[in-house]
Amino acid sequence: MQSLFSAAGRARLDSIVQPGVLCAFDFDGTLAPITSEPGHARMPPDVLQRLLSLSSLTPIAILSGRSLADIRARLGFDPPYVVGNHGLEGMADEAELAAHAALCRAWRAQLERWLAQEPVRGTGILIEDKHYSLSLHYRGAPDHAASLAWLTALAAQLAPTPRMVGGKCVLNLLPPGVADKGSALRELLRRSGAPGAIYVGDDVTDEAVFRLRRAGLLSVRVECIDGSAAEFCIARHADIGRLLDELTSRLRHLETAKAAQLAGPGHAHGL
Ligand SMILES: O=P(O)(O)OC[C@H]1O[C@H](O[C@H]2O[C@H](CO)[C@@H](O)[C@H](O)[C@H]2O)[C@H](O)[C@@H](O)[C@@H]1O
Repeated sequence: MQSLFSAAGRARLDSIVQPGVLCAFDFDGTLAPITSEPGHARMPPDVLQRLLSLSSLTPIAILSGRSLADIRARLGFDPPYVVGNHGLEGMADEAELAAHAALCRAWRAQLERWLAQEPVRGTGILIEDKHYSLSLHYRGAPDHAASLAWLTALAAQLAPTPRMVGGKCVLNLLPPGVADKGSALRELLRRSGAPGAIYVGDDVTDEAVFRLRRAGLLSVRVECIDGSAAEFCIARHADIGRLLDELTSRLRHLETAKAAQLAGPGHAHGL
């Protein structure tokens, strides 16, 4: 997996960045650094400033695993496209969402009963209820591997069996057969009519976008690892500011070039 800041990565950026390109981002671990408590995640002020600059030039989309209400409250601005619950919320219709909400309520009640029966094993485990999916966090548990194995075994006993997707010290439980971030990004491309897109993410659920692999989509993973389907990577979350600057400067350059072209040769010579 090559760095986005390599010669090949820059060439790919040059080819994908056109007026109207959709710039899509995951939130936790991408725009905001990972924190020990899910409720403490914040976008650093300099990242927000850069995102605002970019949003004045091209449409922005946020595709988060968080609920829509939660992610909107954390953004500090109102981009044209925000999708929550790993590609589900903001895409599915009301009737579908109501069925998912009922399912998640039942799953949560059952899981709470099981966790209450084993308080020692349940130490440090947090159920994040996102209405249409659940996240079982074990970052605070003493033995991460044992907690993941136990939670996976519990979730496998739920009916109907959830779609389970791993992540950073988290096991996400989704209603079976629902959309993922990949299908959400395809739909956003259709809705926006954008000529292409860049997507930046850092986690397992982002692989659904990375796997799309199409000429008009540049995918970038935060943290370079083996086994990811992303085309390019940036080494660490702290590099997100540099990535945003690369996008903004290319779009500004295109705008300036277009303005000069519209003004014509006479303008360039002061005539
Ligand atoms: O798709 P994202 O926007 O990246 O959301 C993925 C999950 O992010 C949150 O959990 C993760 O970040 C927390 C804060 O840094 C961290 O404490 C946790 O261990 C991570 O798994 C969020 O709480 C989940 O709902 C999202 O699905």
